Amino acid sequence: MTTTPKPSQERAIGTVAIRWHGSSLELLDQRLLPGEEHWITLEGAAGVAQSIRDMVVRGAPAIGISAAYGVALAARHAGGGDWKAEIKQAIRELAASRPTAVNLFWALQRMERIFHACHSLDEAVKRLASEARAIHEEDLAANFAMADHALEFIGAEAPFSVLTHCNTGALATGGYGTALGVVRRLHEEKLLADVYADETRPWLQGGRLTAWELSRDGIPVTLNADGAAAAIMARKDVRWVIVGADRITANGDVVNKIGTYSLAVLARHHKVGFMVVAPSSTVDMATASGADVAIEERDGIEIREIRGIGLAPEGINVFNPVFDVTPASLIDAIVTEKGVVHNPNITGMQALFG
Ligand SMILES: CSC[C@H]1O[C@H](OP(=O)(O)O)[C@H](O)[C@@H]1O
Repeated sequence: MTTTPKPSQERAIGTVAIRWHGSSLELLDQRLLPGEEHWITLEGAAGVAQSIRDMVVRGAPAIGISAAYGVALAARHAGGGDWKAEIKQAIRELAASRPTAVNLFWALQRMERIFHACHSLDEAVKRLASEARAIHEEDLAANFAMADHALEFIGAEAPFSVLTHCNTGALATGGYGTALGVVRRLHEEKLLADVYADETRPWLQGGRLTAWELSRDGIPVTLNADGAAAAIMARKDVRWVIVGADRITANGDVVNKIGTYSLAVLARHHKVGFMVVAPSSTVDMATASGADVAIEERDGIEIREIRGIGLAPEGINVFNPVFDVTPASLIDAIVTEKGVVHNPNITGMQALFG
């Protein structure tokens, strides 16, 4: 599958968050955005696993791409003794970094298949680096293809507004975006009136990352509190809610950032379209439904504090799930690089993903 990047894609292409240098990997520390653009240089899988766990790099596709490079680094810096054991340990460490985004496990399985076919350390260094780059480049190409499929599906002839949640742009992918890739193409085709970006508590991926990405690219964006989404759908010309995904199960259920499920309920109530945009590396046909997916829960301090400033009584009990499950019945379209599943259900998912 080859797609020719459009002008906006040329500009947006790029290693916005992930830079591979052969014997090191640079990650933009997304925890410090928008105030500071600081790059972390890593030379081993353990550092990549920690960066994923600490959300230096986040976003399902970006997590998979970074983990793939982490395996390549393990080979590149293997001691030469029991190099196979070192690479197996690296894969285990990376697999334990975060539990929900299936892209992580999909990427590691691809790397493991290459690893098991290698008969020498030299061969492993070369082939694992090549496979990691291929995973990165394929994700970027998938971003472009998804944007094209989405625009064809939406079929708009005049500008309209969208609402999005979390960050699904170049920072979360191979360098262009899933839901934000659609936003970029709409803007390029002069079909975008405004983007309402949920700030997306508690990590504020919307306020800190999406607003940063879109304003940096000259794309209209209006930041809103998560709680304002209903009023926006009631009062503004929002035609579509467009979000990403961390895992899409065989029946079309979508696991995504906490707050996505409530957006889907609101969208259905307000007769606003609800679109999920994700590469096929996010589709998990081996898992029957969203009820079967491990939902990451993170430390309550992320709710109680922001950068050390208390927002709630110290030690207050917190429920901090990072994702929720949106049932397929509330989704109008799942857009992947392989095509669109309209009104998703198990039959539609099997037709496209087998
Ligand atoms: C294209 S990114 C997909 C997905 O990943 C984000 O989660 P996180 O920031 O916790 O890694 C968010 O759920 C996005 O929708």
